[in-house]
Amino acid sequence: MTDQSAVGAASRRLLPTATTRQTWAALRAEFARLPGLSAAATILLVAAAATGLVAPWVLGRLVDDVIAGSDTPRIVAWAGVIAGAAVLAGVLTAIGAALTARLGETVLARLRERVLDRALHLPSATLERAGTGDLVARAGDDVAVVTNVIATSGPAFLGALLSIVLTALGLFALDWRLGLAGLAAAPAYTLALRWYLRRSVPYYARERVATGERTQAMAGALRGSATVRAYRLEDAHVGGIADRSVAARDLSLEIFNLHTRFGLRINRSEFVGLAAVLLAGFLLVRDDLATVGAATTAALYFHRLFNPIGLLLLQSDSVLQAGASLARLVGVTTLPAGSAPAASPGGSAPPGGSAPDSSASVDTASPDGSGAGRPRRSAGRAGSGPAALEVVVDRHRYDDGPVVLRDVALSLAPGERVALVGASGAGKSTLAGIAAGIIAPTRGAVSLRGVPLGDLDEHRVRREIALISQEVHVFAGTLGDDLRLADPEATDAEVTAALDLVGVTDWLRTLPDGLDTCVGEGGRQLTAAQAQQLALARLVLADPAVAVLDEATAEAGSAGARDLERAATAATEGRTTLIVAHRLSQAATADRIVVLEHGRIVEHGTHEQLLASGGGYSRLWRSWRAPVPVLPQERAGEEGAARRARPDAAPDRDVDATHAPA
Ligand SMILES: Nc1ncnc2c1ncn2[C@@H]1O[C@H](COP(=O)(O)OP(=O)(O)OP(=O)(O)O)[C@@H](O)[C@H]1O
Repeated sequence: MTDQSAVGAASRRLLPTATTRQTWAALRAEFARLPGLSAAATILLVAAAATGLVAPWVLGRLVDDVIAGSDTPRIVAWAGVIAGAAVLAGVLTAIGAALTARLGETVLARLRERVLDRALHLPSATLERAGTGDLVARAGDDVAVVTNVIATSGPAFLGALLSIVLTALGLFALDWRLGLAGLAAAPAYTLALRWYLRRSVPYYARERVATGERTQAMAGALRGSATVRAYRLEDAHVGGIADRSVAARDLSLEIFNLHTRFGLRINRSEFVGLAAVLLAGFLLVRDDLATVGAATTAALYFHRLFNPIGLLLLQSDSVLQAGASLARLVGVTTLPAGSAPAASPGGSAPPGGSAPDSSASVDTASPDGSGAGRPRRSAGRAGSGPAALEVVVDRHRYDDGPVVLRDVALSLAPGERVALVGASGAGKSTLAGIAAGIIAPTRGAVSLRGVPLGDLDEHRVRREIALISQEVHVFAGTLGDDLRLADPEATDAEVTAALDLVGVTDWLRTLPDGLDTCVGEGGRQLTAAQAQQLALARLVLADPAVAVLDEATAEAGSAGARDLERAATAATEGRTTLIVAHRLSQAATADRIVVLEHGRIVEHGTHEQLLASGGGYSRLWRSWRAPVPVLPQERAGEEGAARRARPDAAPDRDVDATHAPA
């Protein structure tokens, strides 16, 4: 048996965040895919920043010329150069900013596509473990943060950075002593930035909490408006919202105040730098080491730094936040592409070994049923031949938690229907997930017709084994499209036949546009039971050899549950089926029942065998069949009386039988 701890460890990790190096590498790779646009944007931004240096330099020359008594045409010519350079710098900056924004948006769009692509191909277990919330936050919030920076301040930020670098170079090129004087401002700027970042980060965190609380209070009051009115709680709720609004507003004011104080510190740094440049200029001019024009250019160069440095500092926190969000996005793309959990046969707990349910050969004859009307698979019934599905779990635990499955060996014959029964937390869903290949057992193996799932590619596994869980998603679109997710080639007749098989025909007739009716978000809302029926119809269309149904009939009242049970039976007819039976009526009709207790198989056999053995299952069955206590409101209803009188009344009970004490 293959030790799957490596796979398990990978699947237990939360979605990773990329390192700085990985983030830069990913960005470089994306920019490299757009060489023309990247080069054009870079050249234009550098040209714009360089053109911006022309005016101060010309002004310095102009000062020297005026002192030297140059003629008017020369001075007018210099003025013309200044005007021309200003216009050119403006044009280059505008085009450069537009190209940079386009470049940034394109890179981000591609990154987002890669994130989604990787997310959709992640091993299901990784997603299950990390939770979709983390992924949605990355594809939503993190993308929004990065987009905001790219769209609003990204080009200006880059332009400012280039301006600072080129201006500093220009200052040193003019006179290295003037350049050094300008550097005198660096410690003051650094201190100002440290002061700001130490305060701004917690402030922003508090602001997010405060605005979140305000939104929560408002949404809560609106959602519960009927209750609020019924108990005359309007004033209390309005007061609560007002308090939270005041808290959020106060924090926003404090942040504004923080910005103002930061601005003062930036001004102080500017003063230090400019004073140092002017003083150095004065000394150099006095000692004839530089011209007045050069000192003027140096002062103007330094003054030119005010805006870009201020912008860089004030945007630093949002750029840092964007960097963190970017690392989270890149983190998803670094995950390995999806694969089915590795598994291999043999090893320490071979099927047929000493594990409790190693003998899958409690092969009872399947219930009769022609399967007539079922549009597709007509696989053989339970019987001899290689096991369709073999699940061996030495042990399984989530993260470092307790062992939740131990020494489980389960073998399903082709076409056999096996029901999993057990108290809440016994490990049914975990075993179902492992059997379906979406959870890699910590130590164990799953094989499909003797072939380890790890040796099959993910698509093959998904085609052969289908899992229906309680949480069924109905995608926005037409009903037909939603069903064709399982089989894009399916004709209308096949889709209708699948719906017919799971008993949706009556409901379908009531829909104004039939299969073209829009369902899901923005369309017709379906009940949980209807969504389950659609999932079962999709199962029919997908036509897998093995079906794993986890709580697929749990989402309905008594009558709905029986309909779903019938639908599930029809949809899985002829398929090898593992079903987590929430209602014992479902277990009773299975070919074989496996009872789990504290992660171990404690009983298995047919319904009759288990009843005859007098074990936990029979106790569970008896308590489930026990007469329903008469409720006052039921006493009045004829239907309730009739149900109690009928011998088969019990299976109608809307009782989560498997959650009853065993
Ligand atoms: N993703 C998870 N992370 C950590 N522990 C988990 C996770 N899923 C299940 N467990 C734990 O594993 C044990 C078995 O849970 P499982 O859901 O498989 O039982 P179950 O028999 O299906 O229960 P129920 O009928 O209530 O769904 C429980 O103790 C549960 O808390």
